[in-house]
Amino acid sequence: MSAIKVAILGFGTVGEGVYRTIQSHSEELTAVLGKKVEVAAVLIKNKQKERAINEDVLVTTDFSEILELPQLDIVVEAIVDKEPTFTFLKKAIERGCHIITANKEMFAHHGKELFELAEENHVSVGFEATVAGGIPVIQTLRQLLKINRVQQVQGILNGTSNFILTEMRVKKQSFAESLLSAQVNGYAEADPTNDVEGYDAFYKTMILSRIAFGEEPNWQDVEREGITSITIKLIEAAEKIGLRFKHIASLSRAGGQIKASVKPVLVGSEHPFYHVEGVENAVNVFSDIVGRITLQGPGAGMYPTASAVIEDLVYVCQSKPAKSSVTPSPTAISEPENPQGKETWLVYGLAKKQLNTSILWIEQVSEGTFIIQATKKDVEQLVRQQNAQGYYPIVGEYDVEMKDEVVTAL
Ligand SMILES: NC(=O)C1=CN([C@@H]2O[C@H](COP(=O)(O)OP(=O)(O)OC[C@H]3O[C@@H](n4cnc5c(N)ncnc54)[C@H](OP(=O)(O)O)[C@@H]3O)[C@@H](O)[C@H]2O)C=CC1
Ligand SMILES: N[C@@H](CC=O)C(=O)O
Repeated sequence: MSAIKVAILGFGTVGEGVYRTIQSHSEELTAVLGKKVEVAAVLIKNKQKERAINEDVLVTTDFSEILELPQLDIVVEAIVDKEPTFTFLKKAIERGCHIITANKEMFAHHGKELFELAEENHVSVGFEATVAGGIPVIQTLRQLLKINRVQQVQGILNGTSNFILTEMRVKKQSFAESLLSAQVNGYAEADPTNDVEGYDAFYKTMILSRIAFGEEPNWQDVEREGITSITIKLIEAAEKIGLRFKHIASLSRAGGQIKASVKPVLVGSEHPFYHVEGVENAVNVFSDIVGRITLQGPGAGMYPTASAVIEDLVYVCQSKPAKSSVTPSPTAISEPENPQGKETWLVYGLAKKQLNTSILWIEQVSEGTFIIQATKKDVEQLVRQQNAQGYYPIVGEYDVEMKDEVVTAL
């Protein structure tokens, strides 16, 4: 019985997690695949680092040595950046290997080309680990898409941001301290700007869009904002009125156009993401037959991500090479438009309440912080006119009775 030979590119949080899981779950893998899975090679950058890797594994900084191995079936990529990873994976496909990647930045940019090349070379592409860590959202959407028409996808897609927001609220820790904990835990990207400025969630959203709708919005049109403007003071003001900050990615198709945004919003306790805390991610999919489904689980870290990669390993071995990158999505039903376009907002750093017929002043949360109902255009104008600090949308129902109590208490 010949073995399935795997090369792992990168031996950081994810690469090492995959290596360890292949050893720890060797029996299960053999039982499912009918063959033993063996790590033949590991690609690293720094030869000086100590690594717990068996002596019979080729450890190299030269990718061409991996390509020259006599047998190589699967290449798992867990490196950072678009290059040299894209080039490595193209070469691996041309060598006849299935590929699996955890690298969302590279995959958001080059996934389509990799799929096309994989199709030409009759191999498969696994990318479950690129979105929402250990949650099997890609496979779930692929299954759902067979008949259901997906209308909307919303998610907390960055474990680091959700972890930081939770730590700041629960432990009253500063942003910097909370980010450091995320880095120590192996959640953050090598450059955490990607996490806290919303780029990581943006890449994941574009990958999800391809799966859910078969296409992506124009990247320039996507509103992208991170969590760096959220202070402990704001978190506490929101908490007083029963709201929590969540960094939410939204995707929907309306009038044949895909709309997407990745930004911090405020949610109340009735919202499915209110209790998604720490490094957890969640993805909420609304489809025409099944209705609303929420998947929740660990969004980053060594073993959750290794779990996604290992499940992909089984998937690429068992699946017939895909005919196309993603299943073309059946036509999605358009989202009903909000007729007045009014939304609820928390605006902070305002000098005064301003009489304006188009803005509904709901309540004052604390000095300079108000809840209002207005169109996006009106709230932007208000913030500009008063040189206010900023504003966040509040999604879901806002409980008026509870608010009245809060107003009286203030
Ligand atoms: N951490 C997480 O929870 C998750 C991460 N991901 C993604 O997985 C990928 C890896 O992340 P993570 O493990 O956290 O990152 P780390 O920074 O922990 O590890 C990166 C690894 O890549 C190696 N490496 C970097 N550049 C090169 C290169 N040019 N050639 C060869 N090896 C290289 C490093 O080598 P060396 O050890 O020698 O420095 C290191 O082993 C990223 O794309 C990330 O976005 C996806 C889901 C979750
Ligand atoms: N840095 C990412 C890792 C997983 O994708 C995150 O925090 O979500």
